[in-house]
Amino acid sequence: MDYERALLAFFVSLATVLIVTPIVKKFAIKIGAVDQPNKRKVHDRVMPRMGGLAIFIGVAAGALAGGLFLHNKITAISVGAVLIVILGIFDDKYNLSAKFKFLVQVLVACLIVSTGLKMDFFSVPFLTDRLELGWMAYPLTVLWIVGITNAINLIDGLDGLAAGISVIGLTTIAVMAFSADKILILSLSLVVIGSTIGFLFYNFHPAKIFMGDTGSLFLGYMISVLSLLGLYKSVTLFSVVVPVIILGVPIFDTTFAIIRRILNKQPISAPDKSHIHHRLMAFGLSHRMAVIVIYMIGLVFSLSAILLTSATIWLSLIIIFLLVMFMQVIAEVTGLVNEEFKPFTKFYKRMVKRQ
Ligand SMILES: CC(=O)N[C@H]1[C@@H](OP(=O)(O)OP(=O)(O)OC/C=C(/C)CC/C=C(/C)CC/C=C(/C)CC/C=C(/C)CC/C=C(/C)CC/C=C(/C)CC/C=C(/C)CC/C=C(/C)CC/C=C(\C)CC/C=C(\C)CCC=C(C)C)O[C@H](CO)[C@@H](O)[C@@H]1O
Ligand SMILES: O=c1ccn([C@@H]2O[C@H](COP(=O)(O)O)[C@@H](O)[C@H]2O)c(=O)[nH]1
Ligand SMILES: [Mg+2]
Ligand SMILES: [Mn+2]
Repeated sequence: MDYERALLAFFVSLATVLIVTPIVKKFAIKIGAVDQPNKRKVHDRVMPRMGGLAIFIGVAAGALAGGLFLHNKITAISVGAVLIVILGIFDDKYNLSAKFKFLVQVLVACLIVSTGLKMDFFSVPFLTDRLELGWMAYPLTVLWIVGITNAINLIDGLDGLAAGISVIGLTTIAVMAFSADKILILSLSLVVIGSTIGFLFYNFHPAKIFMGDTGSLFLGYMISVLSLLGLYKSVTLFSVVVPVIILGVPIFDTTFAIIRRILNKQPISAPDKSHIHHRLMAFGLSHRMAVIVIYMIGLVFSLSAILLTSATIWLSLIIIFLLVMFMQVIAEVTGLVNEEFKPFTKFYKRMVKRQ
């Protein structure tokens, strides 16, 4: 495998999606995999979903062109991907329960972990370069795969949002793989990036098709697995934090969704219209502007993650502190949890009053 072949794989997946998406769209309409508008939804007319099937076909075509199936690591990843895509297709057609989706995701994650693909150690600044996880590696890796798979699904709420955020995160992984000369991770990332960019041609506002849970679960799963293949093992300083920062926007939104539901006494799996994208629109941004603002936040996170890989410990701590403050301010300004949950604003006002 070489760089030319990786580039070829990228273009094959891009071209495949461009060709296949209109066919998938007709198929989705034919089998009734459509999204009806309602009070919680952002769209106002019946939309085909299941666009993720086109993304998956593009990835499969690119992987074939890149000779990626020759790698034994890819076999288990492919089986997991097929299961996740089938789960998504059924959800887009029949709206499965959150419990059932969660169970299948955990089983797929267990399958991946059982093949040996897991995080083995963390580096903890000031303490040790290598904290062996032992048996804890298994539940932590399952948590990571299921968490990221869902986090990308939760952010899939505006045209082009989940696809764009995934492209930004995957490009960061690709840049890191390129600098570490990890050609398998680079090729696989490029294939998923190519397919997702191709899909964006149909999904950017005003969308002609949604990726549905077929797409968001598949992309979340692929990103979680790609980060396991490389990031946890190659980044020495803050090995845990770098992948978390790359996926900062979806992790942030999922974390705040969980806090919001707990504080509002709702089940954690209860869908709502209060995610970061919904709140930015309620704040007055247009559909397209809300997406672009979240892309920008995603870029800030990605650039920070790249900076972290070569920064000193103190600079890294400052970057992480600033990112957390930045997200907390966004959460409070947009009322992401609720109107009362504004500790930072309250503290600031108290300080100003004192002076
Ligand atoms: C239900 C819902 O919301 N629906 C949406 C959706 O609708 P849709 O129709 O598509 O979906 P359905 O409703 O049909 O289906 C829903 C299906 C479900 C199964 C429901 C699932 C519900 C959830 C809320 C998912 C919860 C799943 C989890 C497993 C929890 C995971 C939690 C996460 C936050 C994500 C994973 C991230 C991790 C950090 C995991 C970490 C694990 C590790 C192994 C890493 C290493 C371990 C450590 C000890 C690390 C320590 C170091 C760190 C720095 C990490 C610490 C960080 C954190 C813990 C996070 C803290 C982060 C911040 C404070 C943020 C800022 C900071 C930075 C990132 C720097 O979509 C619709 C459309 O949108 C919508 O309407 C509907 O509501
Ligand atoms: O490209 C998109 C994707 C989603 N939406 C809105 O979000 C919901 C949730 O989508 P699911 O497919 O159920 O995960 C969808 O009903 C749309 O209202 C969007 O507008 N554009
Ligand atoms: Mg979804
Ligand atoms: Mn759903």
